Amino acid sequence: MSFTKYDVAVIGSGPGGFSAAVRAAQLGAKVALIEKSLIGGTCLNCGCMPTKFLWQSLNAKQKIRKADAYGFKANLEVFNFSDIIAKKDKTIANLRKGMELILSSYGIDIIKGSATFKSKDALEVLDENNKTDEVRAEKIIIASGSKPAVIKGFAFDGKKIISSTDVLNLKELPKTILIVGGGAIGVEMAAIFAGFGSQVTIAEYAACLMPSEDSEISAEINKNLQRAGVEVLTACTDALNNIDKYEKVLIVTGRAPNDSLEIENAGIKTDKKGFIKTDSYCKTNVDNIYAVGDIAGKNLLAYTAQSEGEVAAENAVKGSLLENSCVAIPQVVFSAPPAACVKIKDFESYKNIVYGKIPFTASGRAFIENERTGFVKCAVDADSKKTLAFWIVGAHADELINTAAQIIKSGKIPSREDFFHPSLSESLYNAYEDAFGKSTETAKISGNR
Ligand SMILES: Cc1cc2nc3c(=O)[nH]c(=O)nc-3n(C[C@H](O)[C@H](O)[C@H](O)COP(=O)(O)OP(=O)(O)OC[C@H]3O[C@@H](n4cnc5c(N)ncnc54)[C@H](O)[C@@H]3O)c2cc1C
Ligand SMILES: NC(=O)c1ccc[n+]([C@@H]2O[C@H](COP(=O)([O-])OP(=O)(O)OC[C@H]3O[C@@H](n4cnc5c(N)ncnc54)[C@H](O)[C@@H]3O)[C@@H](O)[C@H]2O)c1
Repeated sequence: MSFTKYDVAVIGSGPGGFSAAVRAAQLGAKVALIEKSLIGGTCLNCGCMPTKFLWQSLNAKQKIRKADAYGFKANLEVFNFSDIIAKKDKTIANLRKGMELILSSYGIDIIKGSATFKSKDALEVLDENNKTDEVRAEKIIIASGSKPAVIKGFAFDGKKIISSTDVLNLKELPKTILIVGGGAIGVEMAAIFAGFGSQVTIAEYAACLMPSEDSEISAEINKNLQRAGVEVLTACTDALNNIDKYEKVLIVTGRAPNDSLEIENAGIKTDKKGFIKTDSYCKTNVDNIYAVGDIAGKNLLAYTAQSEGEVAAENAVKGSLLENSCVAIPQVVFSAPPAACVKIKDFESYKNIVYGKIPFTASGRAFIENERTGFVKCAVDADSKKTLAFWIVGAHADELINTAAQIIKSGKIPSREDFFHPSLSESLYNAYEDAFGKSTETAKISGNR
């Protein structure tokens, strides 16, 4: 069999593989990007981007409803769910074209097909016509991502029992939907489908939704979902015992590795769940092979996958020892309104912490925007006066959290003139002031600390 030899072969074109391929090409390497499905991976095709399109569509609906507050008479409650899905598909296709353009601008060879390891530097690629090709490379970066985890006895049938991928392609709005799993995907889907008018039940194993979140954030998410008409079942271990009454059952109880790569042929080690073990340089136990993103099982987020992809490419091409170090990773769940948090990496080591909290009802800008739900909470090291964490629920929390992360990372003490007035981000400063009982934005008796 003939083969083509590359400096770097990347498996998977999600955020991890895409950024690894582009960075390796920027550094002068001859790069192959092998993809068995659509360019863009989970993030673009069935994850971050389509969910955020639907969430934005819901925001548009809610904005129309609030138009009256600004003197407009608008009644556009009539919508066709299949039109929303069609517009989502068109937007995703356009974004995909953009990614393909970038890859081709760097002269990256896109090889369509499913890759398996033959040895530590040779891959077999099987295309959709059952034709095989061989790709050899000095360095291989695995970015094969993850897939929805399956609950035994409840395999996805794409009709009634559906995955996060299936739910994004429904052509009709379900009248009733049971969502099993109250993590990031479950909460986002509950907010979206309830907002569009489905009768939603969400069932979570743990004692609260988003169990790994701060308890006040979790409670606020719960409250807002209930306000939107969602039935929330927590500490629920038997959600799947009575599914007859639901039109659709969406199972979103975590992710499993995309592990059909025959990595044993290259001697690559995994953890017990099948995620590939890597060090801080994104390298596997095999010297020329790196693994990034979901398949490495660290954060299961697009931007951390992207960061790992860039680090792996630098190390693979330059032989450098760049570490994938993060000080504070902002995280967002796109509920309605969104909720977000960012915490310094070694938060638990701080012993003398004071907390501040400010509701959005205390923000003039939130008042003008008619978005008064939620709050900003922060944690400050009482000794150094540096901020250690922010939690935000409310409109634009998804953007505010990036500013919050910069405050934490800078290590500087924030001051009033850092924040434009009137802005929602002033609430970050007001929460900080509240940690020391100095917020001038709330009444003395409000007891907001
Ligand atoms: C519903 C949902 C919403 C999400 N929302 C967000 C969000 O808002 N923000 C966020 O940061 N993260 C979000 N995520 C998580 C995010 O999508 C993933 O963390 C991210 O896509 C991981 O990137 P990756 O490059 O590791 O893998 P993926 O994006 O999964 O890409 C892997 C690619 O590898 C390909 N592949 C697999 N095996 C092979 C093989 N053998 N040969 C060739 N190709 C192969 C796959 O076809 C796929 O295209 C969401 C996920 C879901 C499911
Ligand atoms: N906005 C974002 O950044 C975003 C959005 C969606 C997904 N994601 C990423 O995708 C990953 C996967 O999301 P996910 O929601 O599938 O996983 P998750 O780990 O966030 O949540 C799964 C939830 O299901 C619960 N669960 C498990 N088994 C159950 C059962 N039998 N019955 C009821 N509940 C059960 C768990 O306790 C957990 O709370 C996330 O970890 C996140 O990193 C990110």
